Amino acid sequence: MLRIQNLTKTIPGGPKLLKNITFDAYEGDFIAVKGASGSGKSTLLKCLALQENWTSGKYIFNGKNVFEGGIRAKMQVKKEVAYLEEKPFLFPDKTALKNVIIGAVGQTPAWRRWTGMVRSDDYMGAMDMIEKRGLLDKAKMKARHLSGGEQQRIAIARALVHGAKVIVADEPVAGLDPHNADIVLGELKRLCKEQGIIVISVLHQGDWAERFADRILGLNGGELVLDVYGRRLTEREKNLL
Ligand SMILES: Nc1ncnc2c1ncn2[C@@H]1O[C@H](COP(=O)(O)OP(=O)(O)OP(=O)(O)O)[C@@H](O)[C@H]1O
Repeated sequence: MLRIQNLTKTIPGGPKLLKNITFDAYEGDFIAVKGASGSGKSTLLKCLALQENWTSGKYIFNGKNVFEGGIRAKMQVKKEVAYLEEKPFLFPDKTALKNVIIGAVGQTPAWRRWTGMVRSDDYMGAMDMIEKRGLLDKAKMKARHLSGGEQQRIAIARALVHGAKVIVADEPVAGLDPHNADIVLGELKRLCKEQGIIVISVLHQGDWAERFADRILGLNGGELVLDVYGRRLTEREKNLL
């Protein structure tokens, strides 16, 4: 469970990118974030994954106050909150399997990523996760030959192998055709329902948010202006974004 209280981010001598953002997320939640370009969506996700510094606010993660828990509490967030980009960074000349095993920045030590050293239980865990994504036949393929949707699903497998309990995803289906977008979002939804993973995803385009998320957060000018559960946005609400 995570609890965000009054998250504010200001660029020194510059603009306020996020203003007093407050919300909770619980196991199994699929939360979509909507808002116009520049409203602060990516900044919010990066703050949740501690890839951006907070100016002020309180972050409770699994009952612990992250900013009062020292380096261990921050490491816990970095390990358990995986950041999924629109175009996931995979090593293009390594196989899908190797990419899953060696992990992503933040979740895995740098030496592990660069040497790609593998233990047999790592291998089994990664193959298992790839199989669950229906990509067993792609495991030995170089990442650069995978389609956009397959790369995204390999990035999801990688996050889970390295201990993700929360996935924050920045427009994860923006570059995909509708069929592949359905597959990726369906998979994220299943992870929420079957494994209690929390997904917080920017889904501003189209009706993805309404179709897949349980809840929609709306940002405007760095402020949380909407928090809507289990229904489509009204026209009035859409106009707030
Ligand atoms: N380091 C920074 N210094 C100054 N301004 C910044 C910085 N990072 C982001 N911004 C500004 O903060 C605002 C919010 O940026 P952010 O990327 O979070 O928006 P967004 O809602 O994700 O936009 P988009 O949908 O276009 O990706 C933008 O106006 C951006 O230019």
